[in-house]
Amino acid sequence: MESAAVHHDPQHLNSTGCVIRVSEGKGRGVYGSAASKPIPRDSTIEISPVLFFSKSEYEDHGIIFDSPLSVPFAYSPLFPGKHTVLNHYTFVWPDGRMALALGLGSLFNHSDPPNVSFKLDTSTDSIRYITTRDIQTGEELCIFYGHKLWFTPVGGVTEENDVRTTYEDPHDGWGGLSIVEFDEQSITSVNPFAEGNAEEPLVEGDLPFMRYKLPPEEETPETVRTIQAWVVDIPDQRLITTILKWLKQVNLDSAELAHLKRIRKQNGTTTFLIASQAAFPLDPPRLPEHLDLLSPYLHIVPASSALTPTQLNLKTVLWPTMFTPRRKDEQERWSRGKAAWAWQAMQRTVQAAVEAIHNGEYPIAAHVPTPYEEPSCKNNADGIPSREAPKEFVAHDTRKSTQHPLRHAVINTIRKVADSAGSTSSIYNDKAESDASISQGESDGRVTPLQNGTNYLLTSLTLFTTHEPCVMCSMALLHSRVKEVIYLYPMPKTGACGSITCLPTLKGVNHRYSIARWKPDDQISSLIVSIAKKKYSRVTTSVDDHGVLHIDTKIDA
Ligand SMILES: C[S@@+](CC[C@H](N)C(=O)[O-])C[C@H]1O[C@@H](n2cnc3c(N)ncnc32)[C@H](O)[C@@H]1O
Repeated sequence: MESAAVHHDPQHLNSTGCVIRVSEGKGRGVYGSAASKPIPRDSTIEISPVLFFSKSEYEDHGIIFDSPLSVPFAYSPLFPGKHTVLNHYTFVWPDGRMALALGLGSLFNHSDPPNVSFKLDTSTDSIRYITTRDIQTGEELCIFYGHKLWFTPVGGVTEENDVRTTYEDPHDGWGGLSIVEFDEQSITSVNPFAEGNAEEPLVEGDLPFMRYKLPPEEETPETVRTIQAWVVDIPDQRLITTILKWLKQVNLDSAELAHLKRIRKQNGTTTFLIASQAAFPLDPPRLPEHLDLLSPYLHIVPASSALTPTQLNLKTVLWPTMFTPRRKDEQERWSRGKAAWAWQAMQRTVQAAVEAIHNGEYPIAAHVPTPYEEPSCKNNADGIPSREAPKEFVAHDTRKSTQHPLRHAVINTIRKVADSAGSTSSIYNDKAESDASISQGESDGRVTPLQNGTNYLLTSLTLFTTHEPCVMCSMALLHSRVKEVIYLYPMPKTGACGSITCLPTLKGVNHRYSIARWKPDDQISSLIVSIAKKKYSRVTTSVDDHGVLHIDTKIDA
């Protein structure tokens, strides 16, 4: 007969068969079910929605919020609860709020090394738990809380498994980040560009990065970059004013096509430029029915204005283009708001590199955020966002776990973009895990237009990465038509964005992208304790009067 004092394990219904068990010294924990099959690596075993606490709520009732010990991106419980034990359970969300994981999320115990990684998903306000290796039946599932524990872990940490020891080899060949220690004390999530007028233009020296000065662009037909846009042929010239008015009304008069003229007259046909395909990926915007126009169709147009008379001639063949001559070395203007966006994106990239450490991978990550939109372009007259925000993508290096030498962070990120682009098409919907080449719509002759407006994956997008991309990654970025690459650490021996070579400036390549290096003294760099300088002493860098970074690629043997 069962006695009333017998204690049963707490119950929970989890679709992947995980159960809660109580173990001595640790309390409750999450375990793979002893009754069901082993769980393979890379399985999502739990998605926990989170409950948020604002800064003030937490200050009043939780911990001392701005304790130097609080850790963004990971478990926060480095400070004993001021009023409650909540702090042993909460995560610090990237925007600074504290998040309590519901479901099984709060019950994963700590292990070093862990067999489960977790990802904070800001788009769904949830935390996703994924196995990092095969899990045997009945095995405990643990995450990694960080290096500063507030309790003595059962089992302890063996010297061999101690991440701190593992990453202290300065000759790892990964540019310093793999000897990175996640230094909780120096972490701050204050975005230095968050305050002030978002539209204020910043001078070069105030930007959080230094731009690589590319030599003047050769003007060849190949350097005319193009995008696709919806156009419609107009049967009657008198309709032009009506259509122009309608474009303004429905907010299609966007800055994105501002470098192009609205109307093209060719061979007796008047054609009207309506919208970019980036804004309307699959179908054109619906035209006013009473005008009885023909169906719009996609047309290739220049991606930017003409900077020289030669470019003007080349571009106007495609579509009448604006002529905006500028000094050869003039760089794109950045606003405070855009710098804040970049700061956040680089912070997210570093976060992914730290996640990589926790997953036992090289701490290298890349991130393609949703492009920045100036506040004035964001909403239409009714305050409604002008278009659906594109997705953002982040991935870290997975060479170790996959034992695949090509799984670099940049390649993994581009692959995610490709998979996403592929899955937006009904043709490929049932192939979520499709190969990147299929996602580009090139595998069997069926061309699937991508959401960013062309059949290229990164047109008009910025890629942030912790490490300067290698030749392979730089080439992949070039093929994807990325707009710019911003990296944190130069890679003097392998980097192809200014170190051993600068791929987008090579003769014969048909696309250029801008390159910038994050300033080493910026707060984000100080998120990471690095001995990078020692390694890079043979690369000479200088900053000119315009704040532009020059990298001397002649490295001593
Ligand atoms: C997020 S909770 C995990 C669930 C917890 N075991 C429970 O029963 O509520 C964190 C707490 O679990 C305990 N814990 C987690 N990992 C542990 C480990 N490896 N050894 C001992 N205690 C552990 C510590 O008391 C810690 O404060």
